Amino acid sequence: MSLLRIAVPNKGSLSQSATEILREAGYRQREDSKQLTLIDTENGVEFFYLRPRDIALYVGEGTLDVGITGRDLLRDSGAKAEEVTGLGFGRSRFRFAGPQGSYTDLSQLAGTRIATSYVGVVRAFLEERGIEATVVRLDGAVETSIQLGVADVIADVVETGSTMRQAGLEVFGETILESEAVLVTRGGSVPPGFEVFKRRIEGVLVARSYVMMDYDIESAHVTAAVALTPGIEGPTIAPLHREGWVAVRAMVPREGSQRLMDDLFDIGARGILLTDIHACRL
Ligand SMILES: Nc1ncnc2c1ncn2[C@@H]1O[C@H](COP(=O)(O)OP(=O)(O)OP(=O)(O)O)[C@@H](O)[C@H]1O
Ligand SMILES: O=P(O)(O)OC[C@H]1O[C@H](OP(=O)(O)OP(=O)(O)O)[C@H](O)[C@@H]1O
Ligand SMILES: [Mg+2]
Repeated sequence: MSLLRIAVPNKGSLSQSATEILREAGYRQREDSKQLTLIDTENGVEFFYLRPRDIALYVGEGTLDVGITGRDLLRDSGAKAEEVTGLGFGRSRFRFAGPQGSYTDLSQLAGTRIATSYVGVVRAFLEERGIEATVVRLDGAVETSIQLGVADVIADVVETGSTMRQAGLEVFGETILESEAVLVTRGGSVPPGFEVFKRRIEGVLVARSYVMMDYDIESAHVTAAVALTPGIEGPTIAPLHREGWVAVRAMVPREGSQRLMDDLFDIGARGILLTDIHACRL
């Protein structure tokens, strides 16, 4: 049987979370950060630990079947890879920034020198807006380039914003791109084994964002309660030994679940329990 070939970031911001999600999905992962490949025969997959910036290229060329990379890196590469799903980690925004108090509007970009590590994204954005500017390609630490006189403004990844603040810069204009880690494939034909891989990853995403809610309630209030906890397919309702009462079980979004418990209590639910979901297939 041929193995599904999967590209995983070997370092940088996405590396640890990518390894974690794969472990949670039941795959073996490398223990040593110097290891370049790993075969998980039992699960029919082979992992290639590569620079996140190169991953879309390998997948777009069809050399590898699946990859985990950043949406911004995928866009920047111009590779033929396609986003299958967002993975909910490695979130960032791609923004223009300049010295505090100096730029307020994208129209001021005309004629400037813009330093960035994401030349593809920036050029495409400028072209779309019909803005003429010089793009200066840098490998990293882009924030320092203005102080050193190589650029007037920068376009870079912002997560907390603390690097920009420390460099005395502030963002301006609209967000160029909202990014997060994404699963990519070549698109078109689906490689054998991909559906199982995707279901496992989606199972982890659901297990992370949903919790299981159990409670008891008088039958008279069940309709109101079920409206609050509709579940995925529909909640499980089982009779209680106590006459006129039922037990309800439904998956609910983790976010807002405490508030939901308060609301259920208010309409008469008792014995309300929240439990983590370890894994699932929907
Ligand atoms: N704080 C952050 N800094 C950089 N990239 C981030 C951050 N948060 C999320 N990301 C995402 O990580 C990806 C960048 O991966 P990359 O490996 O270049 O990260 P890096 O932290 O810059 O690595 P390196 O250590 O090589 O500089 C992009 O998709 C980017 O949006
Ligand atoms: O908004 P923040 O939370 O401060 O994070 C954003 C910063 O982190 C990244 O740099 P990184 O540490 O990867 O260094 P690099 O510029 O050398 O890639 C990115 O390029 C920004 O500089
Ligand atoms: Mg970096």
